[in-house]
Amino acid sequence: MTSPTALPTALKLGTRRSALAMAQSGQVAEQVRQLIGRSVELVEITTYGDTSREHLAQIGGTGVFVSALRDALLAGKIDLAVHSLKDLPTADAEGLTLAAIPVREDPRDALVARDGLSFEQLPDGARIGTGSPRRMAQLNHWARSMGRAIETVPIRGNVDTRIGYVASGDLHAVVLAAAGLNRLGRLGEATQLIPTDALLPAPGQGALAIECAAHNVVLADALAELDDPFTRAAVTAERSLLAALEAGCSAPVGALAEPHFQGAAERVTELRLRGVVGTTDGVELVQMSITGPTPATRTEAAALGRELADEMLAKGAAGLMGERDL
Ligand SMILES: NCc1[nH]cc(CCC(=O)O)c1CC(=O)O
Repeated sequence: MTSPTALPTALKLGTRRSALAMAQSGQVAEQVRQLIGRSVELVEITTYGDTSREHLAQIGGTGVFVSALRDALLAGKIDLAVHSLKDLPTADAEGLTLAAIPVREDPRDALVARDGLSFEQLPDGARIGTGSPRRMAQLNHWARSMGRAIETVPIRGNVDTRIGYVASGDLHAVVLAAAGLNRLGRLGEATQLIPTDALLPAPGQGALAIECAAHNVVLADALAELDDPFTRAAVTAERSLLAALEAGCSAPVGALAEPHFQGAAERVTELRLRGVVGTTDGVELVQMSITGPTPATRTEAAALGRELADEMLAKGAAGLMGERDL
């Protein structure tokens, strides 16, 4: 008989079936194998977000990709699951633990445009594919700041489908997370890594979350070795900002926390958190930042996010988030 606290000889890692999910689950499976010397088997789970053809904002956004994986964890069908952190609702899931958030990849969004063009080089009126209110708001705002207009076209589908709209000539460009392209070995197809001054990523973008059942303490402790404390602090601040703005993952909220170096000689690092909320037409935008000592605890990181949210709400951020109820 196996003790409830012992690790099984073979671990089941639940994954969505998309190429991106399979790629990132495969990478984490390999890290877990090396870390705890157990075999790790991938178990495919279909989620509503994978089968629905509706736009994310219409099906509610928050959590559509993760609930089936979480159900499988709670039912004991799988031992661990890998999520893109930006797809995870900000509320804790009862009975589950985010055992590790490994080192984050490039959090930026990438442009894949025809003829190798950057955003600034696109023709006036260019058709740009993205279904994300966050990207729409900031890209429209950026275009307006240059005295130009773009047309954002809502698209969904996997990375192949999205890039296909550019190849076929239907769209001038599409915008995708650089981390996703990189995990698929397709970052070379990006024609621009969009500066975060123009386009702040989704909270948690580029980071993965490894989740297991809370009662599985031995596994959670083992997986915690894969956690990166700096990434954990940064994404905790970003997600706390999102939660405090009471916005779901399909709301037009961007956030990024990065190290901030205080003078060349001193080498003291602080954490700088930037946040943005805007109307999808880019006409109104609230963008603010806050800098504080690098948080020593998750509680401190969360406090930084809440503090910035309060300042953004005082500047009228709530009135710009109408899309969250779609
Ligand atoms: N919204 C879907 C989604 N969720 C996670 C990623 C990949 C990037 C990441 O892990 O942050 C993507 C694709 C995209 O936004 O281009």
